Amino acid sequence: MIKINIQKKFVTRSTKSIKLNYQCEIPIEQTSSLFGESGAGKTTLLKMLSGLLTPDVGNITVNGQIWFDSEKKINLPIVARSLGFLFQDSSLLANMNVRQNLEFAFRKGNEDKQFLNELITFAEIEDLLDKRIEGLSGGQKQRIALVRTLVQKPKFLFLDEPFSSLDQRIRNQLYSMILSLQNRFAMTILLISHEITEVIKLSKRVFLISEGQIVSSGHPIEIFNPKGKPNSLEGEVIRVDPSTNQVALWFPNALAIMESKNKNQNFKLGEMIHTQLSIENEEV
Ligand SMILES: Nc1ncnc2c1ncn2[C@@H]1O[C@H](COP(=O)(O)OP(=O)(O)OP(=O)(O)O)[C@@H](O)[C@H]1O
Repeated sequence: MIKINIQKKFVTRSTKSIKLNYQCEIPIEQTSSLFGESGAGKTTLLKMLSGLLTPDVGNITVNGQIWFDSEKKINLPIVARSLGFLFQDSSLLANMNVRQNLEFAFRKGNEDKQFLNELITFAEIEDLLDKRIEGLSGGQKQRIALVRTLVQKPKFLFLDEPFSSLDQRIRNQLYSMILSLQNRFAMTILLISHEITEVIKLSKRVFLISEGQIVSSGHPIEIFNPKGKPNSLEGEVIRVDPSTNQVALWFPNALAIMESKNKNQNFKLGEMIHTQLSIENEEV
């Protein structure tokens, strides 16, 4: 269990000071998501957990090990926290090919080539190994960046909107990869995402953040659809685009844009409709 009780204050010239205050317990060896509006404080929490940003006061304990404690003056360095990161734009080294990029991530004295080969097979990137970075698609780059992160065998994987610039087909491939990764290596994954379907597909628990605080947490279905049935969400139609067959649905805490499989279905604004959600597809 990751136990968090931390506070941070940002003082800026242009706005009044911003206070962030987080108390929560995040389960380990599963995927949890941080969800909330832009500026709610998701990235700041992830930064403080990773050691990139120091809280003003409080403590972070991970399975009984103190990562941060302002009173005891403990602040575990980033390298000692066994973390891997994946952001929206992976910064791969353009002057190297894919294999060189991956081997670059080896820690000195810990070059586990067998593990790397296992990851390469797992991510299905064998055909890309000799290719240069420039010619790769966004989805291929993200798969490589993910493998590069995993080479270091992190126990915790922090994903900050890693799929937001990718199209749905590539996203689905990466979702499957994350899910099997979670199963295979029992990692603790923390995902920041604005996409309700992504959060539901990938995480077992969601922490809803608003104005620098965790305002609720629970299973995604519980959070987004408190009265709903499992695998079913009820949302209000707030926009319909017949040209693309897309509908925008508003759930208790979030917005989702979905594609209707039924071209002849006439949605009415304000109508409440059910969506079925599963790993492979989402259907309206
Ligand atoms: N270094 C900083 N100095 C001053 N204010 C900051 C700093 N970092 C973050 N903030 C402020 O803290 C609040 C939370 O920011 P944060 O980046 O954590 O939000 P977020 O939920 O990740 O947003 P987004 O979804 O847009 O990335 C925002 O109001 C932001 O402007």
